[in-house]
Amino acid sequence: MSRALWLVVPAAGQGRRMGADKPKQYLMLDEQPILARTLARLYQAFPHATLVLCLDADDRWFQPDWVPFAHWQRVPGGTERMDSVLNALHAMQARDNDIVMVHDVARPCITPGDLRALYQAASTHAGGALLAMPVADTMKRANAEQLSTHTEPRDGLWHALTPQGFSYVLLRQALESARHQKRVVTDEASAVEALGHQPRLVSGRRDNLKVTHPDDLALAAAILAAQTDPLI
Ligand SMILES: Nc1ccn([C@@H]2O[C@H](COP(=O)(O)OP(=O)(O)OP(=O)(O)O)[C@@H](O)[C@H]2O)c(=O)n1
Ligand SMILES: C[C@](O)(CO)[C@H](O)COP(=O)(O)O
Repeated sequence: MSRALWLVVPAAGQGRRMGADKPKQYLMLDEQPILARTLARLYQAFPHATLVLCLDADDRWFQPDWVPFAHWQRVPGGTERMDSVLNALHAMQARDNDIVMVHDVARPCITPGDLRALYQAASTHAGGALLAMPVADTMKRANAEQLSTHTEPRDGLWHALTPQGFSYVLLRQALESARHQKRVVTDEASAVEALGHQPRLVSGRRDNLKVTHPDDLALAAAILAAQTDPLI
């Protein structure tokens, strides 16, 4: 039986670190809201997928015409990112074996090439997969006074990015287990690792920026302007 592809996009955050007058997913990036840009990139890679969009129940800014997908549904966000994703998993009518890819709305520079690479790994590796990039800098351990106490070995250290993809049944079990144990996880892979699985790290582009702080907006605009190849 073929495995359907579901795209879960957590977009219920408040963007506190951005400090703007609206959640950061509604800030303009090259004349479009970040949310619209991110959905357009996902659609470019997977026009036949079903989208599950997590939005805050009090969201006043969302406009449905920013969604390019034929099949999609809106679900309410939760207190933490993991709660928003769990709401999506509980609302969608997926089969156990279907593939679920979770992608932050705040990562609008994701490329179709990286999306396809992650889908390929998530579909073939039982423990699922995540986009990630090896740590490039020397890593320091700070004390409470922000003094560097020592240098951490960086061998084998990676930054976790999104998307992250898993079978529906594995992801649901992992996040339900984390919630049951009152553990807050900041990405899906953490929950899956806690069940004893080992998601595959797929080396992704370094320009898959998570727009988090005010100066990230200009950075994201510069990245989009530089991504000129139509196949990116
Ligand atoms: N309760 C939450 C919290 C976050 N997110 C989403 O999870 C992604 C990653 O979160 P982050 O970058 O931390 O976004 P915010 O929570 O909006 O930012 P901040 O932590 O600065 O408030 C974002 O796409 C955000 O919209 C969500 O859907 N539900
Ligand atoms: C999932 C994530 O984007 C991986 O880098 C990240 O953990 C979510 O952002 P947060 O700032 O930790 O909420």
